[in-house]
Amino acid sequence: MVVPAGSDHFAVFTPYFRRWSQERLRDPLGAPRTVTVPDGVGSEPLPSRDDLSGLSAGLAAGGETEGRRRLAVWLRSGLAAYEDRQDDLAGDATSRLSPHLHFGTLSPVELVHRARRAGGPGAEAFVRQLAWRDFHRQVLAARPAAAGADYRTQHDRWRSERTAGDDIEAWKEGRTGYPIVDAAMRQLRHEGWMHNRGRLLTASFLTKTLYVDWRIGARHFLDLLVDGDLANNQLNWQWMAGTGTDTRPNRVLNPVAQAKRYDPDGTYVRRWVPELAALEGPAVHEPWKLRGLDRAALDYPDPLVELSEGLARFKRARGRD
Ligand SMILES: Cc1cc2nc3c(=O)[nH]c(=O)nc-3n(C[C@H](O)[C@H](O)[C@H](O)COP(=O)(O)OP(=O)(O)OC[C@H]3O[C@@H](n4cnc5c(N)ncnc54)[C@H](O)[C@@H]3O)c2cc1C
Repeated sequence: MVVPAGSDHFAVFTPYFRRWSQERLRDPLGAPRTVTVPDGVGSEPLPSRDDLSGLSAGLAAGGETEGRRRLAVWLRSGLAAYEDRQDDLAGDATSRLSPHLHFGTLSPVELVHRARRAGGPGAEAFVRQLAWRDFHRQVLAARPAAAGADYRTQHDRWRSERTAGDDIEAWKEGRTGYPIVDAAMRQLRHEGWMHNRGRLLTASFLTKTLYVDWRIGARHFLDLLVDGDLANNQLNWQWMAGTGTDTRPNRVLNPVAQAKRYDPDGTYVRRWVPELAALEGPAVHEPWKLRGLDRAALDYPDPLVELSEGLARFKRARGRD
């Protein structure tokens, strides 16, 4: 573990990553021949996928064989373009290796070695993302309370289940009236996975536009994500809520601007929000601008809140107006 002078952990990613990059990386370890378990711990057969209930309908296959297959495809045909395409929501051009890293069916050490061997800007950007995973782990190891309490409090008096129950439900169901937010929330429900850009903008929407407690969003993600991981999930939520390690804690992502930038032709929204699939052009990101019969024909809600109202509420709460 890398530690800065005078503290037990790095609180900012960039200096952490600089030090992390200078460390010599050990070789991956082989699989152990045997695993010694404490006396009295029995062994149970693993259930097959068909024996499990409550799985997301579109959940990807798991296991080491599948992880290795996905890794091979990724190194061959995804990695080189990663730097340019990692935020392309519709292109789905990230590795999707997070469940394998979470369950240990792939080793992060091996991924770093193999990416570095491949080389190039895509590999560098990918290694940097893998370092975020370590960064959050070292923060949580040093501050275990950050799993449930603000890492750096902003003295928020968040809206809660009691005061914002309907808004929270609409967010979970993908019925906020903001198509890009709803698309991402529906992807989460269907696949048990969500694109990183979707995670960022849905978390910003819940905590900043709706001003709802980050723990409510983090809990929902942990309930549904196949890669749901205490360090990565809670600390990414805190990062976006502005109570974590972000050096710009009051940044707010505008869901319309994000949609136009990261889903410019609306393919991602049309894929996940069938009510909007027939809309042409930019209306897919702002259906409330449609008039008359066009609007009335859509079985799609009006926005829960005007963005300017949400922003004003957030700024007041943070004492910044
Ligand atoms: C609100 C929120 C919640 C999140 N919850 C989780 C979670 O529970 N589990 C989880 O693994 N990731 C979480 N992330 C981080 C990130 O979104 C996922 O790791 C990524 O989307 C997984 O897809 P991928 O494997 O295709 O990623 P790639 O883009 O291919 O990245 C490769 C790997 O790098 C790591 N990584 C990438 N981005 C991050 C990041 N921001 N923080 C930490 N590690 C990262 C992951 O292990 C990922 O598999 C969260 C992000 C946000 C904003």
